[in-house]
Amino acid sequence: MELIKTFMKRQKANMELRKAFKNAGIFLKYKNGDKELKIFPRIHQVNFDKKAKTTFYIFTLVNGMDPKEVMKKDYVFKQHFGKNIDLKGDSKTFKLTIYQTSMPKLLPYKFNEIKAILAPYRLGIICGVDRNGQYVGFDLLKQPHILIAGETGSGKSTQLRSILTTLIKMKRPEDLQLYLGDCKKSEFHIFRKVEHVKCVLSNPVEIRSMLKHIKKELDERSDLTEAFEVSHIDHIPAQFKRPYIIVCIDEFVMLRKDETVMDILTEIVAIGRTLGVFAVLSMQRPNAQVLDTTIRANLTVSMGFKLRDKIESRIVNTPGADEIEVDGRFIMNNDRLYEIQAPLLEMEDAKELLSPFMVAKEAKKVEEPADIAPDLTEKDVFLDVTDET
Ligand SMILES: Nc1ncnc2c1ncn2[C@@H]1O[C@H](COP(=O)(O)OP(=O)(O)OP(=O)(O)O)[C@@H](O)[C@H]1O
Repeated sequence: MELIKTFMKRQKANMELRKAFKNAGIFLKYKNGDKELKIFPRIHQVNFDKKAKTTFYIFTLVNGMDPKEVMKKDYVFKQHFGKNIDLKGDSKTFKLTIYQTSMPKLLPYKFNEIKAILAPYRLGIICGVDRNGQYVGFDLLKQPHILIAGETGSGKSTQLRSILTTLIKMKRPEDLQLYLGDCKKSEFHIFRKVEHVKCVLSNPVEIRSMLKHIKKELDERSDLTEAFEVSHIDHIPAQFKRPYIIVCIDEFVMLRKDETVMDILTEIVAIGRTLGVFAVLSMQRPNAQVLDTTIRANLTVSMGFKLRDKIESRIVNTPGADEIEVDGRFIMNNDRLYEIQAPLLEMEDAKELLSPFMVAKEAKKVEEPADIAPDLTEKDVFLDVTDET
């Protein structure tokens, strides 16, 4: 009985795909007497993965069919099978995966669930839930440095808020220090009094001083690893132990004209991993000139929230981010591509979660170097930048 049911299901799925081929015009015609017949791609496999809640097809094109046409017509597959599909292929063989669970449009932030997911990691970063309804997280020690991009209102700040709140709740202040640069002066104030947070700065001159301090720290850590002949800062003797450092800068393009800042950021992403120093950078308008190739190559994880167009999606390495329609939805690239719904952690809820970590702090005074840079606006920053095509 079960066999017959599966057979019927497979037949139905075959017919569905043929219908999609027909509507997409993916077939060859030939005449047999008076009759005009259609030849469709050959469907080799239809599999149902109950656990992953997916159906996938393997099909091959017959000679004479243009593979580019198949990729171009992926919208027809979406019309047939819903938006949650994935089509991959080469010159002849294609795999079409259909995800049956649609992702939640809203994923409330639940610390206890997230904690369990991140427990195996030394520096766990929460991302959200994928198309299969599974949480996705990763270890910043293994995949260092993150780029978060997305147009205004797409969910970047919310994602930063949940990543930082989670880190604070999972790590002790002696194991993790956070240095926060808030060029838009809008978001990070809720972290100001948290024990792990060394500073929250929005003035470009202060951010530069902070990065110079980090540069000194990088040099000292390099000396330590060299002196103890170890390949990672975690392996130096306990009495010299250094905490992990995360430098997080919201809208870092505002600082792009400051060479010192950009040089230090480049150094952090180039050598920070083994020294336990990491960068999380966010930006609204990805631009190839701002994301100089060295920085881009070393940001091993990209999160592309809703982006303006395909060019921006390409710069961030998150294809499809320009098609996103849901708040808090993003494409993540960390060697693999995922579509993910980020948890929604509202500001007030974050404050409550952070309250046990609040300590009295003196307002931080950062010594200003003699060359005081004026506050930059986004307009100033982009004046000389042209979009990459
Ligand atoms: N993960 C999420 N799930 C559901 N809704 C979200 C999520 N993240 C953000 N939103 C909604 O989108 C709004 C804007 O989010 P957020 O402030 O994070 O965007 P942003 O990209 O940082 O914008 P800006 O660059 O202007 O600061 C939020 O107020 C919330 O209503």
